[in-house]
Amino acid sequence: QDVSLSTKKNCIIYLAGQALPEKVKIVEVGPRDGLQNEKTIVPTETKIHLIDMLSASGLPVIEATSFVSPKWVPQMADQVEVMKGIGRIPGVSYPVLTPNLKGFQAAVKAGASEVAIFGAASELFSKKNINCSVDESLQRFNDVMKAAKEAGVPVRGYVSCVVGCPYEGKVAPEKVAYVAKRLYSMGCYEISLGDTIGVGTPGSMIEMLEAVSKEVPISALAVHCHDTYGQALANILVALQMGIGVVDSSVAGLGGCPYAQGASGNVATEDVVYMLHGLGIQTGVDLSKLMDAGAFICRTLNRKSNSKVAQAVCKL
Ligand SMILES: CC(C)(COP(=O)([O-])OP(=O)([O-])OC[C@H]1O[C@@H](n2cnc3c(N)ncnc32)[C@H](O)[C@@H]1OP(=O)([O-])[O-])[C@@H](O)C(=O)NCCC(=O)NCCSC(=O)C[C@@](C)(O)CC(=O)[O-]
Repeated sequence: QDVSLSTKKNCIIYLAGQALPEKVKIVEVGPRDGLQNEKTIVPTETKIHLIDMLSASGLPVIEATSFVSPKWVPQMADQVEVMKGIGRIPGVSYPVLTPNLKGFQAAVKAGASEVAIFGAASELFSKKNINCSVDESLQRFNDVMKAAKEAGVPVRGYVSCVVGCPYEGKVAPEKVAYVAKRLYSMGCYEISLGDTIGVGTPGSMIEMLEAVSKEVPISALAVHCHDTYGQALANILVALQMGIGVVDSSVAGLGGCPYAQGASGNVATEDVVYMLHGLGIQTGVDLSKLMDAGAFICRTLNRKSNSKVAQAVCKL
C-alpha cells in the first residue's frame, strides 16, 4: 500500500477557509522523549542506529538524548556515547536537553550544537521533574542561556503541562503564557508547548494558544502533544489552523515522561506526517523510511507500534 506523497497533487493549503502553513518542521523526539521512560536500558548501539535511520528519513530535527542526572533518568546515562556515535547529516539538527549549567557544559563537550531547556507551567510538576520551583528553574535556565549565548549555541525552550498537570489538574493558560514569555525573553528561539499527559482537547488547546500567542509570536511556537486520550492529531490540527508550523512527535508513538504518571507516548511521527502530507503540507520526510525506523525500534523493543499508519500498513 502506497502511503507516500500520493495526495500531494490535491494540495489543500486552506482547510474550511483557514490557511494552513505550506511547510511544517517536525521535531522528532523519539530517541529522547520516546526512550527516556523505557524500563530496560536500551543498548547505545540501538539508540545510535535509530537516530541514523531517522536522519536518513529526511527529518530536519532529531532530539538525540538528554544531559540530565543518571540517577534521575538512568536510560539517558549514555548521552556522551550517543552524541559521539551518531552519523550527523549536514542540515539536520540534533538538540539535547540540558536542565542546568552542568548539563549544558557536558553537552557542548560531547559535541552538541543545539540544546533545549525545559520548564513547566505547574509548580508541582517542576518540583517532581527537575527538583525546583518554576522561578528557580528560570534562574537556572538564565545561567544556561548566558553560557549558550557566549558559545553561540541556539536554545529551544519547553513548557510542560500546558493544559493539565498530573499533580495539579487543570493549568491556567496565563501560567503557560508567563513561563513561555520568560523563556522567549531570555533568548529561546522557539518555545515548545507540551501537553505532557495528553489531556488537551481542541477547545483547551485554542484557549491556551490564544493566551500564549499574546506574549510570544506564533512563528516562535511549537506544539508537543502526547496522545494519552487520542486527541493529539486534532490538537495539532487546531495549532496549524492558528498558524503554528512546528510539531514535535515521536517515531512509533514511543514515550512518556518518567515524572508524569499516566502519560503515554507522544503522537506518532508517522501519523503526523501522513496527516500533513494528506493536507498538501510539505515536511521533507520520506514516510516509508520513517516507518522503517519505527519498525526497527518496535522490533528491537519487542512491542507493537503506537502509530495507526504503521499498523495500517503492517510495518510493525
Ligand atoms: C535537574 C536535576 C539534575 C536536578 O537534580 P538535583 O538532585 O536537584 O540536582 P543537584 O544539583 O542537587 O545535584 C544532585 C546530583 O546530580 C548531579 N547532576 C546535577 N545536574 C546534572 C546533570 N545535568 N547531568 C548529570 N548529573 C547532574 C550532581 O552532580 C549531583 O551528583 P552527586 O553529587 O549526587 O553524585 C534532576 O532533577 C534531573 O536530572 N531531572 C531530569 C528530569 C528529566 O529528564 N525529565 C524528563 C525530561 S522533561 C520531559 O520529558 C517533558 C518534555 C520536555 O518532553 C515536554 C513535555 O512532554 O511536557
